[in-house]
Parts: sequence; C-alpha cells; structure tokens
Amino acid sequence: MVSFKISVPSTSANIGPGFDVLGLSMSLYLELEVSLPANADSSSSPLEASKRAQCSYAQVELTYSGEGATEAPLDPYKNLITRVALYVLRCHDYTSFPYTTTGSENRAGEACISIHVTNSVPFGRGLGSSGAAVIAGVLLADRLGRLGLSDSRRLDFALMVERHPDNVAAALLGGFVASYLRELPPEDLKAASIPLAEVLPEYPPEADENWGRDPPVPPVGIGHWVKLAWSPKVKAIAVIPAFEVSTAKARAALQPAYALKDCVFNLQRLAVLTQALGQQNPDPDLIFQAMQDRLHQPYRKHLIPALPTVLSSFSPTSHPGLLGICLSGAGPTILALATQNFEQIAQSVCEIFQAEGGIHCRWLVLDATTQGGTIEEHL
Ligand SMILES: Nc1ncnc2c1ncn2[C@@H]1O[C@H](COP(=O)(O)OP(=O)(O)O)[C@@H](O)[C@H]1O
Ligand SMILES: N[C@@H](CCOP(=O)(O)O)C(=O)O
Repeated sequence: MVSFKISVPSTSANIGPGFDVLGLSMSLYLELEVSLPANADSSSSPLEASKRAQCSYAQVELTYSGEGATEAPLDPYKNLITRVALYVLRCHDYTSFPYTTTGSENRAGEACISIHVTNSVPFGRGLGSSGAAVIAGVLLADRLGRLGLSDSRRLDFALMVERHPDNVAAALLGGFVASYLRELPPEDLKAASIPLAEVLPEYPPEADENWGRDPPVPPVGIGHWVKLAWSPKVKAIAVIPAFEVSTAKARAALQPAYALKDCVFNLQRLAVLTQALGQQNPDPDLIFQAMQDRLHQPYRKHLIPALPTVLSSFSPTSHPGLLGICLSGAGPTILALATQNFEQIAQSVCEIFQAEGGIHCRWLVLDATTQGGTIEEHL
C-alpha cells in the first residue's frame, strides 16, 4: 500500500475590518489519510500511467470521524472534498480518480482508494470548514493526479468553488494572509463566474445536465496574496456557540452598497491592523479599535443573538490581556485575540450567550499556524 496524509488548518476570516481580505490559519485541522495499492500509484511518468486505468466512483471508500461525521456525505460525487478533487482532475483530462495498474484490472467492488477523514473543524461556525474541505480536495487531486500545481494555481481552483479568497488563501498558504482577487478581463470573468452547480456537478452523472460538459477551467492568477507578520504572543480564542450559520445565508444579509464613511472607517483600521498584529509587543488599545468593523458585523447581528452585547461588553481594560474581539468569518463563532487571561475571556463570552439566548458555547485557545495545507507521504 501507498499512503499519504493531507492536513489543512482551520481559518478565521475577516478579523474585524478585513471583510473578504484577511484570513488567519489556526491549530485545528481537517486531516485526510489516503491509501491506495502500491501498483496504483506511479511515481514515474505518473500522468500518462494514471490515465491508463481509472478508479470508478464506487471504488473510492470514504469514511469520516470527528466533526461532521454524521452529516458529511460518503458518496464521492456528493462530498465536498471529493467533488472538488474530481473537478480539478477533470480539468486535467481525468474522467475519474486515477488508478494505475501494472497489469490486472481492478476487481469490481474493490476499494482502490480509501480516504479516511478526521475532522476537527466544526461545520457552519465561521472557522473555515468549507475552505479547508476545498483546499483538501485540491491537494488530493494534485497528489493523486501528480499534477504538480503551484500554490497560485491551487488557489485558482479553490476560488472557482469558494469565491471569497480569505479562508482558502490562509488554509492553503498558512499564517496571517491578506489577499485580493484580480480584476479579470471579460472572457476570464465569464469563466470564473460560472455557477457552482456547473463547476461541481452532482450525482448521478447521467442525471446531471452539467456532467458531460467540459469543466470550467479557472483563469490563471485569480487570487493574489501577501503573508503578514503575526506576533507569537497573540493567541486566538474561538468561542463556538452550539448552532450553525451558513456562510451563504450570512453573505445574503450584507448590503449591496455602503456609505463612503463606513468604507473609510474599515480601510483605516484594516491598514493599521495588518501591521499592529505583527509587532513584538502588540498594543491592546491600538488593536482593539483597529478590530472594529462597519461592513459585515452590523448586518449579521440578527443571525447571532448575543453578538451586539459581546461586541460592546469587552475592552482591554475590562479584560486585561484582550487585544480585540470580532465575529470569526461569517459567524457564529466569536474570535478574541489575546495575550493572557484566555479562560476568563472565553468564559465571559460564554456567559453572554447563555444569558441572552440560553445558548451553550465551547471554547478553544488556538495558535496561529505558519503552515497551510500539507501533503505528507508515509514511507
Ligand atoms: N470536511 C468536510 N467534508 C465535507 N463537507 C464539508 C466539510 N467541511 C465543510 N463542509 C461543507 O461545508 C458546509 C459549511 O460551510 P460554510 O457554511 O461555508 O461554513 P464554514 O464557516 O464552516 O466554512 C458544511 O455544512 C458542509 O456541507
Ligand atoms: N469573508 C467571508 C468569510 C466567511 O468565512 P466562514 O469561515 O464563515 O466560511 C464572509 O465573511 O462571508
């Protein structure tokens, strides 16, 4: 058997004013253990060899443990990770998962690729579970198809699925990442705006009108990024309420247009924040103000009952060690950045959720990771 492990970190997007710009990778992971028969994995001239025989979908065995284990589909046509992998493979002329044999055909029903997912990133909480799944799918395809994709090309594929760059850029590259989407020429814009159903057709293929079509290949260089410094003194407290908010629903709550003063409010803070969190001795007063936001949090308050109270009840004075507090991604998780008193800060947030809606929370103290998604071969 040949086996390898794919590991992708969770992410917190926005960090206050950086809506669709900032992402931070954190020490909570989505992991895939992938194994396949040794003769199925060609390390020499892989592309041609792999194309000789391919794995039928029934021969991909998908199992799950951890977060989402009871809800994640195990059908590789339906599961987000394998659907993304299939999309990337299809863009490289594979009609299915690659499976090379040195002679004999696969026996019917035999699992040729087995993928066990161990997931610690809760679904729909604003910790980038879907971004991690998308990056895991891109890495899976890259490794199985021996595609040799650059980070930039990997990001292009991820952006065809998750169309805001903050989570996927941080999950792929690791660290505190700022990113933007290049303004595309009209022909590329058309390719990059294809509905998700056409990018990721669903099961069964014969019933999906998009399946037989050529998959939309991403334009080159959609996403651009820079890694920002992150002070090792700063930890991320994630307070995770016991309910989900889908990112799609939270994005639908946003405004189609904003007042100039609100845009300037965010831009001023964003510029300061990108530097302030990397300073050796982070300045709580500077950072606390720099983590305020007027573009997304005000419009998502109705989706997260305790949010207004949480945002107005904390300061570095009331909670020493606190640097700033905000919604993590599209919520409902609350992200508090702090240098000390982690438990006290987390408990205070939990108490507000309990008092305002009877909502139970759990909390984690996470480190910022420097590494993004990785593929580790087991020798
Ligand atoms: N590991 C995974 N495997 C399969 N599907 C996943 C995985 N992680 C996330 N998803 C899909 O993404 C959805 C959550 O995405 P989203 O609403 O964007 O929230 P989040 O803030 O967690 O990214 C889940 O309900 C599930 O459909
Ligand atoms: N910028 C996006 C980030 C969504 O992050 P998620 O972790 O909630 O998927 C947004 O705020 O919509």
